[in-house]
Amino acid sequence: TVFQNIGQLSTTSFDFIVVGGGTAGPVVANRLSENPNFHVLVIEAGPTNEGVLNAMIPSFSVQLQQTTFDWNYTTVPGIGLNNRTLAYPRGRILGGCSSHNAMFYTRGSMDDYDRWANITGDDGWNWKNILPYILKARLFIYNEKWTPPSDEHNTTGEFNPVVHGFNGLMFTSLPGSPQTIDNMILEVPDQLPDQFPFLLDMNAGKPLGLGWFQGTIGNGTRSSAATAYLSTAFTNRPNLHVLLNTKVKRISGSKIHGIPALNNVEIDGSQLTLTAEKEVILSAGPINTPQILMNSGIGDRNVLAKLQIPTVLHLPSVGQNLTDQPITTVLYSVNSNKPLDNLDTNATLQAQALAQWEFNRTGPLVDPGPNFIAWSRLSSNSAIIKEFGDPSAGQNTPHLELAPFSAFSIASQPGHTGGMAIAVVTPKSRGSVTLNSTDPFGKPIIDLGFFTDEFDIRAMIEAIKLSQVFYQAPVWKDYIISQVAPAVNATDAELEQYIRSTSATTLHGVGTAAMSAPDADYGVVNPNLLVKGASGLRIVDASIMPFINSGHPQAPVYAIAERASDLIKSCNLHIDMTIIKIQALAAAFSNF
Ligand SMILES: Cc1cc2nc3c(=O)[nH]c(=O)nc-3n(C[C@H](O)[C@H](O)[C@H](O)COP(=O)(O)OP(=O)(O)OC[C@H]3O[C@@H](n4cnc5c(N)ncnc54)[C@H](O)[C@@H]3O)c2cc1C
Repeated sequence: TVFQNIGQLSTTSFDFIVVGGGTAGPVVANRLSENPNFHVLVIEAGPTNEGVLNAMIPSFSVQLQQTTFDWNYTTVPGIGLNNRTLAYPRGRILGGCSSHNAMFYTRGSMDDYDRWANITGDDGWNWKNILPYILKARLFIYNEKWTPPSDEHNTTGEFNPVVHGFNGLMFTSLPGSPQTIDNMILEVPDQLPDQFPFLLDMNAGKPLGLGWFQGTIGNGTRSSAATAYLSTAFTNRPNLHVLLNTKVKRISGSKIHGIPALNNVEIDGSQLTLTAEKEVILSAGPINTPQILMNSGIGDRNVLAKLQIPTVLHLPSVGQNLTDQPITTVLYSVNSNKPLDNLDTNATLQAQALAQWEFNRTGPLVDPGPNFIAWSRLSSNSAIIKEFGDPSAGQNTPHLELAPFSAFSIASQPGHTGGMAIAVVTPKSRGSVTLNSTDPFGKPIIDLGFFTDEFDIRAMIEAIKLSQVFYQAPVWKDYIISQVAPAVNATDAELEQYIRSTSATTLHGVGTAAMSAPDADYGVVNPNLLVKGASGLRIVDASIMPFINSGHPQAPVYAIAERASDLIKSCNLHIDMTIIKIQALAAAFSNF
């Protein structure tokens, strides 16, 4: 059942309460409610995703930013960004960021997951063991449903079916609309095989090279955690309840044998406290999860004391380790005579594209951006790795991401602009999320820490140089007119200034409630994602990643949520069995 406000609930007690109906939350709620004995409530601050056109049409997703579907956060001025602030959108809608993100579907490298396993001491997080949660092998438990692209073109040679799931819930696909530079891009691996070898599938664990984009898209439409895991087929389950438009203030509970048992959920603007008989699962995302933890007195006691929040649990790692990937662009004036490259400025073309999408879910609106991505690794012998060390998780892991985009037009300028978005996907810089005030919904202080580590600047300079190599391939000879930004012969010092003054965020924040080994003296959750030093509270979302994956984070978030659901189910099955055994024993003794 879907409820629009808390007044519609007929009970305040559930087995599980999932806080945040974003990306991870719906997965957990869906999987737990597969057991009809579990009564599950999901609480989401935002409204439904249903009927929100901008959340359906892939190329319209940016239009959800800075609207009521967004938490509308802003970062603090970054010292590594020439003191610039950046908008930091977060989805405030059922499906969370999965309802308004750019739909890139990239798992990262196998090393990324193996590193999680190594540092937590839990092999369940390694690539071999996490992959079944993504693509196949377990009865009813997997994420991915690979689908043909919306134009149904022949996709042979564009992906590797062996590494995809075909029966999960989340649609994924290749681009469904050709772009004007596709054929030129496909020449690059032949012309520059050393720097840009062709990569058949960037989701096979070794993402190095240039390959076709994959997105969380099916039938030309966004597939989100809401559409995949909380569709009516699931919310019709009598034991699955979704409460919309409701903000959680804090998690509370009393101490049992000195350990906080955190089973109560306090709601904004309501006297009611909701109770989870088994567990609260916090899935409010990498910004709001640490905010709710700190509101609840879980965090660094010194920081909490300054805000006069009584400490319930001293966990200094809460809100620390914020890891995100910086992005900038390299722009060219390009030679384009293709009508499609005028889509940004031509209202007639836009109306035609929308009509086509509405008619049969095809056309230029079915894809969010680039049709290809190139992933590159800095050489182990490079000066930068020698000087700063290698922050990547291993040899299969890229440091840099380069996404060439089609030409576009700008109303105020003649001609067309093209180029590349480039990102450092293994950043060394770390930031933090802290509270601004005791107002539970005051905007948190988000410090991305971008470019506070020299490695990241140097890596981004390498990314710019690599993008220039890309466009020196002979295939671009008649296409590239001139490099617009940064200046073509810029020195490294000038490139550094360009990077600091133009870089934005990929909005890939993770790590603010990181998991660590059970005996580690840092971290927020243990490898089972239970909050250290508490009972009844688990965290399942992007904040638990100890290191960012060398790709975009939603694919691992889905995998984390699938595995977490399995962990919760098996743990509570065990508890159920223990209770049953105790009851059976009690019954047996009562017969004597
Ligand atoms: C604009 C944008 C584009 C992106 N593009 C991509 C991409 O192309 N590919 C990719 O892999 N990743 C992308 N990302 C990142 C990715 O979407 C996120 O890392 C991932 O979805 C995070 O999932 P989550 O479950 O941790 O959090 P979220 O999806 O943010 O879910 C948290 C949910 O909790 C709710 N919530 C928060 N606080 C409260 C409260 N107090 N009470 C009740 N509910 C609350 C929120 O409203 C939200 O629905 C993008 C992110 C953004 C913002």
